[in-house]
Amino acid sequence: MWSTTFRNLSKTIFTDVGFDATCLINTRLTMGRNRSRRAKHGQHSQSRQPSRDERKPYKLLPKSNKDFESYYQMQHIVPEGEWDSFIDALRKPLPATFRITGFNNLQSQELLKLIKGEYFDKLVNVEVEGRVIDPPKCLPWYPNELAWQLDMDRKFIRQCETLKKLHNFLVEETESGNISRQEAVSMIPPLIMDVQPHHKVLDMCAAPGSKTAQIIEMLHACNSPVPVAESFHLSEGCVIGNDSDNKRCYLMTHQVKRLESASFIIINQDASCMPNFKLPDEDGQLKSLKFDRILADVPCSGDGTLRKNVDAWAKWNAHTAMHLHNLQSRILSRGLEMLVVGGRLVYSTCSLNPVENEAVISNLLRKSKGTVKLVDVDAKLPGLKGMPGMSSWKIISREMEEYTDPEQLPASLKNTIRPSVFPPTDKEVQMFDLQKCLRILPHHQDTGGFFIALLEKLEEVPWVTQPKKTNASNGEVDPSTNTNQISNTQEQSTQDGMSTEVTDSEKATNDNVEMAENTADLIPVSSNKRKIESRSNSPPPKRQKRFGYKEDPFIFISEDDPIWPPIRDFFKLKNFPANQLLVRCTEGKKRNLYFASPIVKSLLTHNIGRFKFINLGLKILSRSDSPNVPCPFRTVQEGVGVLYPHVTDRVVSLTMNDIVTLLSSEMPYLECFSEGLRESLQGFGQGSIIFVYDPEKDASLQCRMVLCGWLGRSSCRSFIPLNERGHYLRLCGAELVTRGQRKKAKLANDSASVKTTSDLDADSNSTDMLDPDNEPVVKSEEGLDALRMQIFHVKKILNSPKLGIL
Ligand SMILES: C[S@@+](CC[C@H](N)C(=O)[O-])C[C@H]1O[C@@H](n2cnc3c(N)ncnc32)[C@H](O)[C@@H]1O
Repeated sequence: MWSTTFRNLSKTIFTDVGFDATCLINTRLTMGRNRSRRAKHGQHSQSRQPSRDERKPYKLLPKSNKDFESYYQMQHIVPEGEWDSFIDALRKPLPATFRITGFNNLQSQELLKLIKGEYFDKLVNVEVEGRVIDPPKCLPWYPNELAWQLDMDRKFIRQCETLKKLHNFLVEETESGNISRQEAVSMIPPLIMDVQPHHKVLDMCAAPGSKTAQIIEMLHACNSPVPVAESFHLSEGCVIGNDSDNKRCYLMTHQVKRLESASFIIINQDASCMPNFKLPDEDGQLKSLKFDRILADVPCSGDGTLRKNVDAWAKWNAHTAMHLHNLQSRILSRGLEMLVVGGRLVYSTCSLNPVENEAVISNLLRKSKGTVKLVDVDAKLPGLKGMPGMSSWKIISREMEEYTDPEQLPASLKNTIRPSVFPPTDKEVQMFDLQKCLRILPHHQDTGGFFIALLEKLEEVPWVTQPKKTNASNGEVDPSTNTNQISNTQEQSTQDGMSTEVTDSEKATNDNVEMAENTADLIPVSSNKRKIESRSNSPPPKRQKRFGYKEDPFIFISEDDPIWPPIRDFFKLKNFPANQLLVRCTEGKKRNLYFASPIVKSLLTHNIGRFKFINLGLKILSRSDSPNVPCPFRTVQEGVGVLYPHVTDRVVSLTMNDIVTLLSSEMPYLECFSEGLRESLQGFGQGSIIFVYDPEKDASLQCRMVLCGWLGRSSCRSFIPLNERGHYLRLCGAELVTRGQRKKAKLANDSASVKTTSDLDADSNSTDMLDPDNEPVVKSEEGLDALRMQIFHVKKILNSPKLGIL
């Protein structure tokens, strides 16, 4: 089920090369719905589907809205003389942007070298239909040349061989998680957060997780050759990604899986009333956790994304922002409560509207009474063009009427247009420094529109430390400290003297059944039963209807669990913290073992009843029962970075040619490998094995690679997902070609197949990479000897009914 969801998501992500694609997707979805409606009403049509050429042209959606234009002209969001460029840019398709993931690690540098040398350099002065294609542009404000912008119109991709090759390459590398298709502006918030490896970071509205992924990369950022640096799985830093939408939480699970982090947790809460995480202090007293960094990338009207969400033009109105302002303020308010003094919070939206941007910030600055200040965003990213935040704006209703004072509002609008949306007074303008926020307009550097504010907490915020002020004369709440305006809260003192605010919904959350269900996951089954039995005399707790999937439990194993000694002895593991291993089942054979960093374990253990945990832990071992192997588990690629530093046995070095041999088919015979590798393998019995490419021994590549495999009686195999194999092979100068691609290229099943590489390129189709039926073969300019053996081997597999093909 998840793979279907993910595939659908990735299809959406990867097909939106520009406006045309997005438009077509929307129209196609509608057509799909109409088809299923017809089917429901029995209107089955026997007529065949029209062919591609017979289809009527898609109706283009309008890219204008009178109210939108009047509203933003009244707001003066665009400097004098730039309106036409602004609106023209908004109507143009958004160029594709991507970043190489992994942040500063050597593998990213290798991939960058490959992209530039193999693809970008070949796109200089390329002409299609008389137009010179814009060469890829490096985003100047993104560190280490790791983010790029491309004008890849579909039409051009079809007609230009180099672009087609680049497109396929990008799709494949995105599938393997080594590059991330992400809007340029969406890359900004994590960059200005300055995340350090020891930081505890909260992403309040995280799904689908592109920014969360960036934050995790930063937490683990180093120049280490392995994706997760060797000591980081024990570090105190962690990232918590939260979203109130249960389904979107699962999208995030897939988005960040590739990052191989044991320091990441996904939770499913309403961010505006999220409970505090509890952690024990040195004396074992439970204290509320305060975060070093928080990202509040809040839900917004999204009119900065009109370039890719074309249908939003028609739906735009001034009212939406008014509604969202309150939720955004509540989320920001809660974020500031959860931030440590000295910590930083980034507030961002993809909205152009000051009501969702500066008005939210100004409202919180007013409320925080000097305990929070804005930090200049512009100075953080040299090369990024933008405008300072606005200090004044207009309050305009859906009917396009302007109000300058809350008192002027008719009764019908008083509930929608809150006093907090109005601009600051002259005195407040001086204090707030709203110009330190950053607005990015589409025409500045051919992006979407975006807003970012960076806040620093100087002291605890007053609504946490002080009782609510009321106006004694009339019993009204002072607007400057009116928490009700922001969230419907009750003040309540706690033992630790930290956050004293408990929102209505937090109370509801804490009181409801989640406690019973989640706690059940952590406690041994027997004591769990006792608890449930002892409750049976009292009336059943009121159950709140819960949506979403019921998660499997998270159960940590103990070091004396019988599952552990065979694993420890097989790999001769040294100093491995086995008490950080967890399983996700209570009964039957344990299929997978996951690893959680100490802080993640502690967060789970002390908060299991307070939060809905969706995912945590990195899979590091998977069951692989074999009568000839004393250890019933094998390593898995996504977690090998954590295990590898502790393994003192069953690790062998291999050369680049060996990698090509290992990854290009399912079970290469031992004689296909180099003599050195064959010798190293000789001492080992069958079972899981770790292959290491060490650039100090073979200098062909700069980065180390740690690969999971299995040693059989006369062959070896890798345990690496197909798309990742493609990535490693490309780094080695080889390329994975699937059976689907071979079929399309009409190649015979003989050795000639791997030599006609240009034919293969021409017909390569990215979706084949997802087809589990695809049998990979390899094409390579280098290592001809290895290649010949490979061809021999591929033939051999094909002829052998026993071995089968992936
Ligand atoms: C702008 S999107 C976040 C995009 C995300 N940061 C990223 O870069 O991929 C806003 C998210 O907020 C979530 N959301 C809406 N209301 C929320 C709430 N009250 N608490 C937490 N998340 C909420 C939505 O489900 C949506 O996923």
